[in-house]
Amino acid sequence: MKRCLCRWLRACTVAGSALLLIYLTVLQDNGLMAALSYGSQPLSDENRDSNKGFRKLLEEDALSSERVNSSNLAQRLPQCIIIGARKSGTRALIKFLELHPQILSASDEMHFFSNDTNYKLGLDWYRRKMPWSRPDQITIEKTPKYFISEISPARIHRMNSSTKLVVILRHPTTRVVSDYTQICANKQARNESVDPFESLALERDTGHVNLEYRAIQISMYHQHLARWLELFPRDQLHIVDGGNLIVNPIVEIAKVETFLGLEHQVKNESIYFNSTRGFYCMRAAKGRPERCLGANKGRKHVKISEKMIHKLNRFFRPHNERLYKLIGRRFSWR
Ligand SMILES: Nc1ncnc2c1ncn2[C@@H]1O[C@H](COP(=O)(O)OS(=O)(=O)O)[C@@H](OP(=O)(O)O)[C@H]1O
Repeated sequence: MKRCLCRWLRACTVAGSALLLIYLTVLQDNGLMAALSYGSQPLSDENRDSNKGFRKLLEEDALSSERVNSSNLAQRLPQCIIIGARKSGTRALIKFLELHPQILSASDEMHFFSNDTNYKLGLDWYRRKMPWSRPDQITIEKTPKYFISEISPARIHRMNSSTKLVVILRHPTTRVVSDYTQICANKQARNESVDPFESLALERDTGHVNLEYRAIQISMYHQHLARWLELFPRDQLHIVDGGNLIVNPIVEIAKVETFLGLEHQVKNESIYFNSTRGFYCMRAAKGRPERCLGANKGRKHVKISEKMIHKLNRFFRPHNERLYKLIGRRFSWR
């Protein structure tokens, strides 16, 4: 009886090993082994792109590793991402949206899709940075760097091609000055010298607008948006008017609520105009103190000459026209 059991166990082990071998060979043929090794040994972008099976699996893997806790909450990949643009009101936008009971946001800018080191940590790492949410809630992340990052559109599309995108745009010249003001403030805090605006914004030899200056590049909105619209349909991208968000936040938030398919729950009563700050702030509510954005938002802009401002406005005009054509909508930027 004992000998019989031993023989039976040995036969099972041999058969099991053979089956495992066949299974692994099939997986390898289908390119799925690559996917299984994801996380421990990240693949290069090239390999990922050449492996269609991997893409699909990456999505499925991401969905299947959603772990629901005992209160029926899970950390979900964002269904909506605020992709930028830097210094256009991205922080105010996400903070106002958080007033909606069905919207939750990651606590920080994740720089996941735009930063190779972070991206290699994998979708599960990214998911674990997300807040715990109910199935009826929407998770949002904002990283303004995504807007100008060449690789981010493809990576977000690969995560989930139905991700909703929100971009907030502000008058391009005002955005450049805000950007410069921020760089100056950061440099001054580190006791570093600051280059005069003109020396950055204009070419030294010709006096033309300097296309190499990053702040100028960011404000040529159509160039960046074109990349996103190559992959995402126009109706999956909502554009917030950054100028209007400052003066009419509820109007802009209501449009985002509609875009996300949510009821309008962020109301005038939730915010108030703080005349000391010169901006709208959030009223205290259940479990949440009254709150304005930090002092690094709404800084007094560095004074730039009228002549320089006119030159920049003139420079951006044709770029704005290209933007309007691309998005099928105009802004009243002069
Ligand atoms: N309610 C409220 N409170 C404070 N600030 C507000 C608000 N609404 C919009 N803004 C504008 O947001 C600008 C900063 O944009 P971002 O948050 O995108 O900046 S960042 O890229 O994340 O650093 C910031 O730009 P600057 O005024 O140039 O500092 C603000 O004008």
